[in-house]
Amino acid sequence: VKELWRPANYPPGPRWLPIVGNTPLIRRMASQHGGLLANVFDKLSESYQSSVIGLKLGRERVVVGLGYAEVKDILCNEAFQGRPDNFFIRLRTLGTRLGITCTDGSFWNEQRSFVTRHLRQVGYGRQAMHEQIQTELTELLDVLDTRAEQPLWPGSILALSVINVLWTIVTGSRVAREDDRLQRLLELLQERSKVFDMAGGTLNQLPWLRFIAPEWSGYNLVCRFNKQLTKFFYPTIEEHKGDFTEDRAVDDLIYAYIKEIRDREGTSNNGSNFTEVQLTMIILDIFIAGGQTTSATLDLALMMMIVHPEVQDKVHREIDSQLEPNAIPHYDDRLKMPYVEAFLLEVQRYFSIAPVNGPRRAVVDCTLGGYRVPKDTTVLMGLRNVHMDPEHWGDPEVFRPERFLDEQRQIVNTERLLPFGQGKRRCLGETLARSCLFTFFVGVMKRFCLVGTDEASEDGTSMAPSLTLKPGITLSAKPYHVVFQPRRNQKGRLQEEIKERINYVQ
Ligand code: HEM
Repeated sequence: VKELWRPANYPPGPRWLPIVGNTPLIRRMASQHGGLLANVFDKLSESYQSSVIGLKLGRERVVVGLGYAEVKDILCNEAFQGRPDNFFIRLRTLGTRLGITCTDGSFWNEQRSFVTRHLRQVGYGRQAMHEQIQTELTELLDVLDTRAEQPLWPGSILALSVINVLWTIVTGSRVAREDDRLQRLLELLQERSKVFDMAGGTLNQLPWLRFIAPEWSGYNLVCRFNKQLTKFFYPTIEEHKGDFTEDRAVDDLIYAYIKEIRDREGTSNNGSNFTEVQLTMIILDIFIAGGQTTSATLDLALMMMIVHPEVQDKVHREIDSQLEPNAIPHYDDRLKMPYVEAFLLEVQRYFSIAPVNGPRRAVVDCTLGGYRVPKDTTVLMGLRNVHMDPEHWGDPEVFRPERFLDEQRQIVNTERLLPFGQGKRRCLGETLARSCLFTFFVGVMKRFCLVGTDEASEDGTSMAPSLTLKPGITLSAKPYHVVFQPRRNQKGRLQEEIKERINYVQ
């Protein structure tokens, strides 16, 4: 009977059943609403007329904040800075609770600070990082040149460029596109997001299923997958250990971490948190959090070029008027390209690829929007609700980059745009992601005109762009086809036009 009690002043929400809680209801609602948890929360918020919803999923209490005030509170209030410690989180990190994304308290604080400090030391957020992204862009353009004039889906091509940027930050050197390690890593990560989607909900809420149905519940798949990923990074870490010298500690994140492990071995500090397993988990966190998110956003930005040709035209005009014909775009160029900046912000608002952010854990008994949130409750926040609030945005369903520009063409109105979260747990890769988005997008648009095509794929599926995204841990565009037309071929007109504009600017 105790299982059925709702804590006093717990946020409103559906009644729950013993053991399974609201899980069957939420699953049923999700399948009725495009598989999206964000849609289920919208419905519940409407039914209970509340921007805070209280649930129980399996045995876990889950509170969801959907209004701007609540989301802000969850993002920034100390009480909500924990991460849940549940079966699934441990399964994700090989039965332990390691890495950055899934840890909290002093362990998280120590490890996150170390990684942030050392990423900066190896060039993160500085000139070196932006230049490395430029190098990657040059390679990307070479690949696109060979595939020009034919329908293709840019998603996987872009993803390799993003993975290589992350690879360089972590391991100190880039790998050639032909090196099949990149492709394998990308496949592993894509596979992983499918596996976790399948298993995530059910296994976490009903962990005992792993004993009864280890294959069906996805448990075996997740275990196999974890082993493969760990095995993947093992040789790189071993290589670094083999040729480690003290002065290499500033070369890349792995050397820096090895130095810290060794320094601590030499002291009386037994039980140090700096271990090789923890290093592997940090690397995993960086690839998992950074790869899919950044390339999915880029993919959507390119898709919007064919959905809104008039926006493409404005983007081209701004690029042509601000960049020399042979220039390779640099992150700093964004300051003179407010329209492109506003466009990228609008892509992030309009699609909210992380529609439900979190999960967080209440580290003490506290309140949210006046309701009680008991200690250790899992707390989620509806970022999409903030990005789609009609009271703030007026016409949130309309794709309109101009909402972020004032009359002087300055960027404005960004305080309720939270694609990277906020507060102490805000995205650790924000600058890297922003630099990739801007540099890759502008580089590609400078060189190509993007044209839609009616052609279906071989099995007859439509390859037209769709504004309905593919559900997943983070959302992404359904594969679509686009033709990259080199701009200089456009009736021989564009180069002339560009020259004229440059003369005009000069
Ligand atoms: C467009 C791309 C990206 C988006 C939309 C995004 C979004 C987010 C969001 C919303 C969070 C906050 C989670 C919370 O509040 O609990 C987060 C955390 C995180 N992000 Fe990103 N991210 C992106 C790219 C990256 C990249 C490139 C990296 C790696 C360099 C990265 C690494 C991380 C890590 C490690 C965390 C966990 C931080 C913590 O728990 O302390 N992200 N990201």
